[in-house]
Amino acid sequence: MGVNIRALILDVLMEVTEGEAYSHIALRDTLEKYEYLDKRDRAFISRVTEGTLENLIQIDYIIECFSKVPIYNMKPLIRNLLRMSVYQLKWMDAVPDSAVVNEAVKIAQKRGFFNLKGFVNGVLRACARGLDSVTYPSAEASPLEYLSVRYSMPQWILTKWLYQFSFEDVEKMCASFQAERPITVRVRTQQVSKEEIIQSLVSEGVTVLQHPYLDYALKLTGANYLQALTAFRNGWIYVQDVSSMLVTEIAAPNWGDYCIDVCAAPGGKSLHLSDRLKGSGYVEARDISEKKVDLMQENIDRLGVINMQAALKDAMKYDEKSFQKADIVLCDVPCSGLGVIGKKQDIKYKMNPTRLEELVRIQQRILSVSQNYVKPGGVMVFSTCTIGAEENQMNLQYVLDQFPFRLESIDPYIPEALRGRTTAGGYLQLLPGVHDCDGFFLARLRREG
Ligand SMILES: C[S@@+](CC[C@H](N)C(=O)[O-])C[C@H]1O[C@@H](n2cnc3c(N)ncnc32)[C@H](O)[C@@H]1O
Repeated sequence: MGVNIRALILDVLMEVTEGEAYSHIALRDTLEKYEYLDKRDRAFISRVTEGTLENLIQIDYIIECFSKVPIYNMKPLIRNLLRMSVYQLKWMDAVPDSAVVNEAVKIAQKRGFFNLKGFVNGVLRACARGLDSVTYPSAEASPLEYLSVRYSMPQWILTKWLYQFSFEDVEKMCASFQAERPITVRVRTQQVSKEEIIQSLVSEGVTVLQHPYLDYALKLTGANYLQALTAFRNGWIYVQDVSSMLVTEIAAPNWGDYCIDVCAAPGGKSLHLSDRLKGSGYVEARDISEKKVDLMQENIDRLGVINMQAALKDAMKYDEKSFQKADIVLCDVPCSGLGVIGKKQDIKYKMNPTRLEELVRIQQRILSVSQNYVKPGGVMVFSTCTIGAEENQMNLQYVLDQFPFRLESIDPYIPEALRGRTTAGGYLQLLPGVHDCDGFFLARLRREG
């Protein structure tokens, strides 16, 4: 008997919304398990799962317009069944409404909810008929609700951002999370020139655009399977967001520098540093995850990098041997990841204020331990891929208050387009949609004593 692909989607949604699973992992596991499914079915599973999660808050709003039972009073399985069905009704014209409703009713019955068949049928039929007449919150009357429903963003995140940024900028950020974005790569010209790398990419059907911020950053579209490209296999390109490349720019390593990256995996910034050192100096790329350290070492070996090594080390534990040893210390600390929601939609639902507070404590611990490794006169770069004062500006202030560091202007190291109010003062909050990159925070500190 054939497998019911909608039932597979429902199982992934249950794992993600009711359990701890991350959607890209749950989805990958399902697609691997049912690898015999044809391309169309696989694409349908991915699209409905990802689309439902991306638009979850708006979908719940729509369901509540047609159901007498509030969404969180429903049985979890019924709630997710309705959600994935509403996604198909609203966002997938090619799927007939009757098929969506009938399939949902069948699944409800099959999963033991015979008595709720009528409910599922009724809510979905009412949705199919009334979708176009739903009244959504207006930006003028209720801006917070508008942003939350329009872009499916939790209100607690929006409240924080609206306190710190203008409504227009927050809307740009939310919109950018839902927009298709090209892959950004850093070109590595140790073996061949940038022109040859571009030629190779173009000859394999990839559309290549120059990124406006950095000469060695390219935007790629049309690459079906990046790992198969000659440029990728030869290590001529490294997938990395421009915001992350800017970390090495502001670290500005000098020939022969000793660098410690305390939270390095998967290794993007460390590899960039070691490339910049052109085989000189040394980059110690540490991480707490054994699996990630092994993967990082594999990357180092694959790319033939000679001045970098991966090491298993907990950045929260003081390492006496590293005391004032490094010219540059990178603290790219674990964070809430609110700047990269566009790449990982689950973040917006899995993160919460309590977890964020815990992260701030971890970040402060990592910063206070790692600052010890900076030589007098050396540089510490602090970065996160998140947006928000608690994890960024307030942590920066924490370092300045507690330790002998001063902020240094990053203007000499960043493109003119990014220079502004704070960069001369030593830090930059990048906002997706406002800037042409992920949401990211970076700061350059110099040790005084
Ligand atoms: C933001 S990511 C780093 C990304 C990396 N710098 C890059 O550019 O590819 C944060 C990393 O911190 C690591 N991490 C979390 N807690 C840590 C700890 N206590 N000590 C060291 N690494 C830790 C995580 O395993 C994760 O790989």
